[in-house]
Amino acid sequence: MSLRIAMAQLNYTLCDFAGNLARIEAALDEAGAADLIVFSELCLSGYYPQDLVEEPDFLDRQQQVLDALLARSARSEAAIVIGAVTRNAGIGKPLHNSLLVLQRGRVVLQYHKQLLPTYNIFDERRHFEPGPAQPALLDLNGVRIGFVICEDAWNNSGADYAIDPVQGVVAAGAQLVVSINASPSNVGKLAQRDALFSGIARHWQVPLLYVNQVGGNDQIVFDGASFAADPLHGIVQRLPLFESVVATLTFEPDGAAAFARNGQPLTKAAPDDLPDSEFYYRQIVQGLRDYAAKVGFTRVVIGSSGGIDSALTVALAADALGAENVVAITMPSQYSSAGSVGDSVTLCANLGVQLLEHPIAELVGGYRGTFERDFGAAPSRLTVENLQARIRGTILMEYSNHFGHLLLTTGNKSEISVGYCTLYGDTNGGLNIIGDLYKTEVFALSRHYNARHGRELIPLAIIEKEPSAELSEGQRDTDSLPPYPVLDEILKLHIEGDRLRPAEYANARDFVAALQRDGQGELVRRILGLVAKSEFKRRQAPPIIRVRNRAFGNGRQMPIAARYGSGV
Ligand SMILES: Nc1ncnc2c1ncn2[C@@H]1O[C@H](COP(=O)(O)OP(=O)(O)OC[C@H]2O[C@@H]([n+]3cccc(C(=O)O)c3)[C@H](O)[C@@H]2O)[C@@H](O)[C@H]1O
Ligand SMILES: Nc1ncnc2c1ncn2[C@@H]1O[C@H](COP(=O)(O)OP(=O)(O)OP(=O)(O)O)[C@@H](O)[C@H]1O
Ligand SMILES: NC(=O)CC[C@H](N)C(=O)O
Repeated sequence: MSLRIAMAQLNYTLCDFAGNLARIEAALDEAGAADLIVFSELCLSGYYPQDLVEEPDFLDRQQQVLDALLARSARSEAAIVIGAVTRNAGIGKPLHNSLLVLQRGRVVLQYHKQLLPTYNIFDERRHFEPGPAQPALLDLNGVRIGFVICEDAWNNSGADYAIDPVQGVVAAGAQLVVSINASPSNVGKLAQRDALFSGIARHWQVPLLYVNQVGGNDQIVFDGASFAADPLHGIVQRLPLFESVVATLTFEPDGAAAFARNGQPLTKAAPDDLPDSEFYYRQIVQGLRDYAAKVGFTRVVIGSSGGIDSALTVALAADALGAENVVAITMPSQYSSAGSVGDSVTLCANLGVQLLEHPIAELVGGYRGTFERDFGAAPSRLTVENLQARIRGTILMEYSNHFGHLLLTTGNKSEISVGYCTLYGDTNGGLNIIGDLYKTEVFALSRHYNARHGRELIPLAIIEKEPSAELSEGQRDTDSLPPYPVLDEILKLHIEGDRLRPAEYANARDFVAALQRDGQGELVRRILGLVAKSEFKRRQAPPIIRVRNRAFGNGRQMPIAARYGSGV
């Protein structure tokens, strides 16, 4: 007795029903003679369709895909597992997040997700009604399979639910648990999933299959990383990270091992140990590539200051889209250092990126004169600083408009946290690819970028220069902010809190406690005050590719017109 299984880890475009159907059909072709073919959560629409599920024709359009798949399933014996939105006939929200098994032209099993995540970036309770606590089971080739959907298996992982759907299917005799997922990646998530699901397999003494999706949808990115686990070895088979793939294996309940591949029993698989910087690299490249492709951009434009934020943004964009699809613009002013243009020239030459020059000194002088005339006095220093950032922002938007390029904004998480950026100036843009990296991580990723390419593509002169906005004479970031290693620890503790990985959390907590013991409580309070006061800027900022558990955007929803003490 055995089951031939295909796991389909695919990259879906939200609500591109025809495109998603084509992807699924190609995977079915590839799966060949499998008995069970498993796709991921909400694969017909992609995850997460948000309020598009409320559109009057959403279900009809999804039904057309379902009908096509049912017709196809009539031509084979295989059981096809998909995720779809279904109508709730009972009370409560009008829809369910469901798993369907299609076989011989019919829906032979319909199961509604019981545990709906409604925290951080997830808001499923906004649209869906949880399903009843009934186990979803299918007997196939003499094997009893139990099904769950993503969060259903995350009981006791921080969210304590009153029910445990995995326990439900195990108690009903499941010999194999199949979980379909839409599990976005962030740093630390791979290890978290490994520990959780190896633990489930061991605790319930049941083998399981975990099928995730891959690719970027707006802010979130899925790393795929689907796997098979057994009670004895933990994870025994891993699908590649950040790749669309169809993988086949065999489930053998009475075999030497629960799973086999190409006739070989599967035992413990090596962990996917990605250093943090490599994870950031791959997540950001995937996120930008998919954002551009799915929205319909080929090329991007970036203001290149000769500083590290824009340098890293240019470099990552070149890898994601091809150097020929990146346009950098240097816009020197009277305050720009000699390195500002020179370092941009070296950077772009190294990467093969086109660099244009559009000086701003004359424009700043012209504007300044008219304001001086109208104000009856010279504009304040801050006004002139921001004027430069806004002139640059306008120039970049003009290039974006005229050539149809996507403008990438270059703020990092440290600056965005404290509002160290000019609204309608350097915050201009359609997407921010480094906005979930603290400045210290921007440095680390820049060094890693060079190491991974085996060449100093990002010039060391850029990596080693002292950060400066260069908006006035001799300006340094440390004039207004503490050094980044200090700032970042305070910010991590305040913004991410215990969502940090344990070691990072302990480090930040001890660091901030030591600052306070050293009489620097006032500094901590000032930083937290800046974070609170700059919420209005973040509300207007472009979407950020999420790499950490708690990114700005959906994952951190804060009011603006509030008064809440720092609590420090
Ligand atoms: N709660 C609120 N809701 C809505 N609007 C609010 C507001 N609070 C202030 N505002 C408005 O916001 C505006 C002030 O914000 P904004 O114009 O951005 O200006 P502001 O935040 O005052 O200044 C920008 C700061 O960022 C620094 N900077 C700029 C550019 C690049 C970099 C860098 O290194 O990357 C650093 C610059 O040196 C300066 O310290 C005003 O119009 C004010 O009325
Ligand atoms: N001289 C310039 N030429 C082109 N773009 C610039 C210039 N100065 C600033 N910018 C744009 O504005 C953004 C903010 O730059 P700024 O130098 O003020 O701060 P930063 O956060 O230190 O960024 P960076 O590390 O890229 O310099 C830059 O990343 C860049 O996109
Ligand atoms: N789609 C879901 O239910 C996702 C929630 C789950 N805890 C995860 O991130 O993997």
